[in-house]
Amino acid sequence: MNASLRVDRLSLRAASRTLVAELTQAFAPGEVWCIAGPNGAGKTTLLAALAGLSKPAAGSVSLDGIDVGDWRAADLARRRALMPQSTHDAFNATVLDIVMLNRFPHLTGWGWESDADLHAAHAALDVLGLASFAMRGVLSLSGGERQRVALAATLCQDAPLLLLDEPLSHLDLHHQIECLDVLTAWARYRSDSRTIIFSCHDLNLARRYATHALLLDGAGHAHAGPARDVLSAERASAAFGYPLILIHQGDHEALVPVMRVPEL
Ligand SMILES: Nc1ncnc2c1ncn2[C@@H]1O[C@H](COP(=O)(O)OP(=O)(O)OP(=O)(O)O)[C@@H](O)[C@H]1O
Repeated sequence: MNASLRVDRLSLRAASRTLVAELTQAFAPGEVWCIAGPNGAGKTTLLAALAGLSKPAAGSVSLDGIDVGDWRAADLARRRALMPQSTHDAFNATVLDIVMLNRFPHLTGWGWESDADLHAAHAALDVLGLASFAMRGVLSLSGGERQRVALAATLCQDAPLLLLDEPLSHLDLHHQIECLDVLTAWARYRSDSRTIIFSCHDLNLARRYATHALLLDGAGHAHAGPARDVLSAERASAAFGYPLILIHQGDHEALVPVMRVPEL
């Protein structure tokens, strides 16, 4: 059930810009990776390449030893789930139906959902505190509620590799923490360890919840390793082009931007 994802000498470009240059890295089961970096650094582009949705400029992405581009779509969908940065709802389907759509790779025979599919959908809604939303129309949800439904749908797909593009961007602090608690439990405490890779702009949440981080600087450089080493004040300051310091209180640490007095 575990998924083994690796990239070898991966290069990604956008027009004439190199976003990632010759990155080699393995992403192991049980690891929770945060992809961080400034706007336009290439986080979404990297997630799309890891998902097999776009072809890299050079190098390869392999899942379970097979190039992601060579997988049959239905097989790949059982091995990796992707939560895109935004969703567009054309119809007012119920929350339960939206979550059930992600069971598509598991349907057999005539394509009817089984009790197991329904159970998986309800379990995903339950774990994210969305049980009471099941019969609501998606168009009636707030932005944060819609994002949690998208996360429930991604979990419901029950793939051992989760790729999540800014899954917390519309959530308040309480729900950000709740979702990260659910995700880290999902990665580490099930008998089949899962790999989670998510992009995020909150470096402190990333330091607290991710086991590993991949910091893109927008110029092709990527630092990868244990989250607290990669998301250091020094490296984050360089990547984001603004001085940050790490402050400590008891067992807590936080990266904060240095106060700058505007020049008159
Ligand atoms: N078709 C294209 N032509 C030119 N540049 C492109 C094209 N597609 C994407 N880009 C550029 O590639 C860069 C990386 O985009 P990407 O969405 O991966 O960044 P990101 O790190 O996810 O950013 P954000 O934090 O703003 O979501 C951006 O500068 C974007 O403008």
